[in-house]
Amino acid sequence: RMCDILHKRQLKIHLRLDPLFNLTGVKKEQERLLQIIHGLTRKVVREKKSSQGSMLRDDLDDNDENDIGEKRRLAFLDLMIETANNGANISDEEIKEEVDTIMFEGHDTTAAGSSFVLCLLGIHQHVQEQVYAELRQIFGDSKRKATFGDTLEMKYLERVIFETLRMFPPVPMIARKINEDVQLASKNYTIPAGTTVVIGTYKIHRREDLYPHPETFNPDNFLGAYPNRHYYSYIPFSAGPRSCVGRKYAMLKLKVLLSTVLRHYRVVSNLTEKDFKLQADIILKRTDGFQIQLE
Ligand code: HEM
Repeated sequence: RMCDILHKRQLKIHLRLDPLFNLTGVKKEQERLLQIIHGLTRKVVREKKSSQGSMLRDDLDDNDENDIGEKRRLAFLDLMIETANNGANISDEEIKEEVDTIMFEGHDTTAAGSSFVLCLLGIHQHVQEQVYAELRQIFGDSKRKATFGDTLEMKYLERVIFETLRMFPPVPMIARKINEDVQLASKNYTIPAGTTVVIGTYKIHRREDLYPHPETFNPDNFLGAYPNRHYYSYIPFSAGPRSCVGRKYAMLKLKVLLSTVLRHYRVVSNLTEKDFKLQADIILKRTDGFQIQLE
């Protein structure tokens, strides 16, 4: 609901202006929602702080693995609290802000991504059958939980996820404010400092010169090495030094989550592909009107 408010403020001019926004009921609702959100992150930090000591670096055994086979490391929040305790200049509020970021980035995006995969598999039954066949091959009749090793074998499911994030990227666009003049490598053009540049992920992912039949859901777009495609033609997690820190974790989480659902249930949909695309596109198509040349 907080996201709805943010989106409303982008679309409705009178809500953009703080003095007007502050007079509305939406602002009151925002305050109430933020209390819930920040209350939760404060609680996470508080609980972590009070349980610290039981999970510090020295206690971690190098050979200790968690249930998906990853080596246990000091978690991000533990690390920040430990750093603060060791005299670094990080305030509680700054730690909370980092936790806000991770919690928001980590859950909204994967929730959207996994929902889009399930919707598409509901529509494309033949694709779902192939996913199911792959999962049968990996798990047979076993009811055991997915391991990290299993996720490495989910090659077809991985392609389905990639293709879903291509057509329906949960983060459909990103933006950067340019701090200094940028001379484009490919063209005699300088973007002046102070400009906000919008990268239209959704738009790039639907370019016909990059993806033949871009409006068609086709997991085989990610078959093989696809060497002819531009390096930045697929950017659901952005790219470069400020790209998604949760990328690997997100793919792991999506595979574990989706394989668990799809091993046990067949997903059906009474939407046609056209209906679904219409609905999802309305949400994601905010980049329309922006054009960006791939450099
Ligand atoms: C399908 C799932 C996900 C997608 C599509 C996604 C996408 C993105 C994108 C496009 C960005 C760049 C945003 C920008 O530059 O404005 C980003 C940044 C980020 N993501 Fe993700 N993300 C996903 C999952 C996750 C998860 C699971 C976590 C954490 C557990 C996470 C944590 C972050 C953080 C902390 C940043 C900011 C990095 C920085 O500014 O240096 N994301 N993500």
